[in-house]
Amino acid sequence: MAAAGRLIVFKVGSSTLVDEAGSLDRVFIRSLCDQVVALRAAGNQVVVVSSGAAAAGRDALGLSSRPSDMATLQACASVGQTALTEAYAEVLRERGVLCGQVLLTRRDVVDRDAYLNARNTLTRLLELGAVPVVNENDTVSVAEFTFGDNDMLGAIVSALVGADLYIILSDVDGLYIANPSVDPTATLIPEVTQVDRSISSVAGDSSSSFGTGGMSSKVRAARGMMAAGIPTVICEGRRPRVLLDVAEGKSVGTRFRPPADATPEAGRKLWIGLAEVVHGTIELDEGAAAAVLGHGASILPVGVSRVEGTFEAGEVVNVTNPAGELIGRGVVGYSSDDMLRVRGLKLEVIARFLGEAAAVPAVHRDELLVL
Ligand SMILES: Nc1ncnc2c1ncn2[C@@H]1O[C@H](COP(=O)(O)OP(=O)(O)O)[C@@H](O)[C@H]1O
Ligand SMILES: N[C@@H](CCC(=O)OP(=O)(O)O)C(=O)O
Repeated sequence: MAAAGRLIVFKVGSSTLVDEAGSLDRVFIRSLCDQVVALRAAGNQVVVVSSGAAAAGRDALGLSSRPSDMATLQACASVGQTALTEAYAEVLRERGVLCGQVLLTRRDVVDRDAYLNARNTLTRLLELGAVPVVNENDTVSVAEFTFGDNDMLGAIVSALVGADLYIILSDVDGLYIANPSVDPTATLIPEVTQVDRSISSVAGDSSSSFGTGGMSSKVRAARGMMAAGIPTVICEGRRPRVLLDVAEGKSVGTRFRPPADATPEAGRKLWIGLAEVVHGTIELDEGAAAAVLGHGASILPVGVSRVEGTFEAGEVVNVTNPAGELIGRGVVGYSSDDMLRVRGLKLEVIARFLGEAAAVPAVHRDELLVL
């Protein structure tokens, strides 16, 4: 029996949802819905994040390859989204369960009020007993406001609703030490407790004409989830009973296990880290990077060694160590121009030039998500 009383978000990718002919695989969708119903019967709440709109529309419109222009891709997603939601709705309806379509763009989560509004809607849908079926609103998303891939959308939704578990269903049974489509001898990594460079570097792009993000976007999403204290599993979607087995804690796919003492980050920090429209980068020296990673200290201008991009105070920037590796993301206290002036300086010195009120941390610890 699946452990009860949990909130489970799962994401299913395009390459898993279509059959060999490239059509929506309704038999597979039926099996997913049966598992959703079983999880709910055991007392869990479930949110579905489903890709597949563009793939389904491409099939319906008779296009043999993935369109390369935005307008055709968006037209495919428009035609496909109705078929996709209806495929879930029909099966769930037969089983006495309502589903609610939720289409989000990044614009709907980068703004704090919009983020909270999306959270309220999803929470209310769950309270009312419906299953939210979420996808990106592809027909209106424009380049700078796309999630890019649904792995991150699923992570944001997991953070929004405060999920206990995030499951990423793919066409491969987890993260391998190398892309198994390229290297058939590669072996599966069953568990990850820290997403460091050795893990990120093995995850490559998609080899399918339907998938977009590949394994690298799944690992990025899992890294965000680790920081949020939400366990994440990447696994083969077509394995029978896969959602039930993962929910029961069976050894399936690759499980990203946050450290036992991980405290779920406050909502605002998660928003900073995951909603991520990032405007630039600040690179830290060894000492500042160690202080951030060791005890989540605020970043002071004295520890900033390099500044990249153009940003205003209050925008989100990436934080990297001297090797250029991403270690966090946070709301910056200075514009990029001012940051270039104050980097390397102590707060007392900055106060002398700019005044006491302007001498602030480069990123305050309350507005920093350590990744
Ligand atoms: N290290 C890796 N382990 C597993 N799969 C990998 C790895 N690197 C790249 N991949 C590729 O990522 C694909 C899964 O991503 P993708 O095609 O985007 O699927 P989805 O549609 O489920 O999002 C795999 O089928 C494989 O080709
Ligand atoms: N929103 C798009 C899917 C984007 C996406 O991330 O696809 P995938 O890599 O298959 O999960 C669609 O529904 O076609």
